[in-house]
Amino acid sequence: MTNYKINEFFETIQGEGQYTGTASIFIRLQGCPVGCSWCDTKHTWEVENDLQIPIQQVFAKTVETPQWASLSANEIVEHIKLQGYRSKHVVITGGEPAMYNLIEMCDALHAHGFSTQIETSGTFEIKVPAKTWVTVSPKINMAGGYKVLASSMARANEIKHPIARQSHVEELEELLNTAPVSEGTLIYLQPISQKIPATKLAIETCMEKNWRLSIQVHKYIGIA
Ligand SMILES: C[S@@+](CC[C@H](N)C(=O)[O-])C[C@H]1O[C@@H](n2cnc3c(N)ncnc32)[C@H](O)[C@@H]1O
Ligand SMILES: Nc1nc2[nH]cc(C(=O)O)c2c(=O)[nH]1
Ligand code: SF4
Ligand SMILES: [Mg+2]
Repeated sequence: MTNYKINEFFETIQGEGQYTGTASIFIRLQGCPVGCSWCDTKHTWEVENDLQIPIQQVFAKTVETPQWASLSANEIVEHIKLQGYRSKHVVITGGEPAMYNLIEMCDALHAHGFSTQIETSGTFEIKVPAKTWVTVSPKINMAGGYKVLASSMARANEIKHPIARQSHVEELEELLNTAPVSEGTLIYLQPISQKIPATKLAIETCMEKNWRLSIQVHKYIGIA
């Protein structure tokens, strides 16, 4: 049985990528070694054993903390019911969720009528059922030294690449040449941290290449 270390568990509107606008339950798993300098969830990076808390305290969080609770797949489903969430779509993020085998969690959610999606950097082998929507946000030359796997690029239903500079666009193009995506995979550019030059670059590049724009809608409207 897999135990999942959960940093956050909440219901909101998916603010990124193809599912933008979809009412969703978010499960944010603890742990990520990739080390993106601009990461907006740095509190999830380290897994410290003495920071384990009961799941009720995860639901009660009002600020971001590195504390986490451990739940099995069946307990995750139970807690979704107990919370009275009404969303039918579950987004598994982190941290880096692909560090975990996600098959049990996704199977349990599917068995209870939920659709699933993962947000991943693609640096670990992706272990999810065939019907899970996979968002790969490739990270190139980050501090942790991890590389995007060709198998992650091939599995992706959408690529969502964070950019701030022209060199980030070129890095994505090079990656797409060496590690191709499957037919029909959507390509999104996401401006890093809502910066105006990054947003302008993303808009212009999407128009030029027929790619899609993903802005972090939740940050503009002030929701989680
Ligand atoms: C926090 S990450 C967690 C999941 C996984 N580790 C990953 O990187 O995909 C979720 C999404 O937020 C994006 N992201 C993180 N920090 C960001 C920032 N400052 N600006 C724009 N996107 C950001 C990531 O690229 C990824 O698409
Ligand atoms: N509303 C909302 N949408 C999101 N899409 C991806 C997120 C993430 O942190 O993975 C995220 C998030 O943190 N909040
Ligand atoms: S891979 Fe994701 S969680 Fe990890 S540092 Fe980068 S953006 Fe943050
Ligand atoms: Mg986020």
